[in-house]
Amino acid sequence: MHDRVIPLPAGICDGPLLQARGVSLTLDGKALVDGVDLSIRPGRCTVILGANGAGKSLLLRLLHGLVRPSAGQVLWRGRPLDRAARRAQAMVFQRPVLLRRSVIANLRFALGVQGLPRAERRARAEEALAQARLTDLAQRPARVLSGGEQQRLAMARALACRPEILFLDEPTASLDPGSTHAVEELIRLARQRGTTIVLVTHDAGQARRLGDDLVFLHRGRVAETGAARQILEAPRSDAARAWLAGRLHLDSPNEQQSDLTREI
Ligand SMILES: Nc1ncnc2c1ncn2[C@@H]1O[C@H](COP(=O)(O)OP(=O)(O)OP(=O)(O)O)[C@@H](O)[C@H]1O
Repeated sequence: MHDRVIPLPAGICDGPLLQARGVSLTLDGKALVDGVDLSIRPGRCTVILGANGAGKSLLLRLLHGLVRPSAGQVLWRGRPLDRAARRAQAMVFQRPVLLRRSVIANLRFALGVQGLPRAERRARAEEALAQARLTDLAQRPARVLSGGEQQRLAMARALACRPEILFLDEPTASLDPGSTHAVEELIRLARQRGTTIVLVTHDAGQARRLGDDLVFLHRGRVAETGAARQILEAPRSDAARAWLAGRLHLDSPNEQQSDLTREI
């Protein structure tokens, strides 16, 4: 994935597609995301990595415009996020949010919201079903699918809408290796089509397999950013080094301090 040169679709800019400038989110007086500056480059897969509670999911929601920053700005092609920008984006969550309808109806509904003609909706739905290997399950109610099938449907639905950017919040966190592989194949497919990917994970192996660029988040701040391979092989920051060595846990405030101190 790293070595292939992927042509960008017409209209994709050379500069950053998405930027966070001094983005903070403060709740109850606590800075959960704290002064984040980052650039998401078009056509690449940017992985956001960090310990539990580091602020990865909140940052993803801020980038997608689901949460408003307390300070700072999120820019889409250099301009504040607006409705048109949101329409060019899609997000897949760890627990898929599906309609209580059939598999195919979930796809058709999403494509209908996009205002596509009927023939285009049908063609895209069929293509997405085939890519997610769900063709045989097209008429089945989405709620009876297995966790892996549901996640493949959520990915298929997002891909069918052909977003310019796809936000993925731990899309394989509760899946077995086979289902994880299937979802990773769909992420690769999106990437090959030129879709920009922003992937939150706490799976270093997945970051290695899929990531071009990497943002390592520590206590709501960017501890390190750069080429994924370089950071995973030779992290420069204390936080990334400690986390990759399995010695950084943020779940407990007491542990947080002692573990990082021990590592440093
Ligand atoms: N709505 C909220 N109100 C208050 N605190 C919140 C809220 N949402 C998240 N937090 C806190 O913000 C911090 C960051 O949460 P976030 O879900 O972004 O972490 P994460 O890095 O995605 O963690 P994980 O890997 O466990 O999913 C956590 O301490 C969490 O408890």
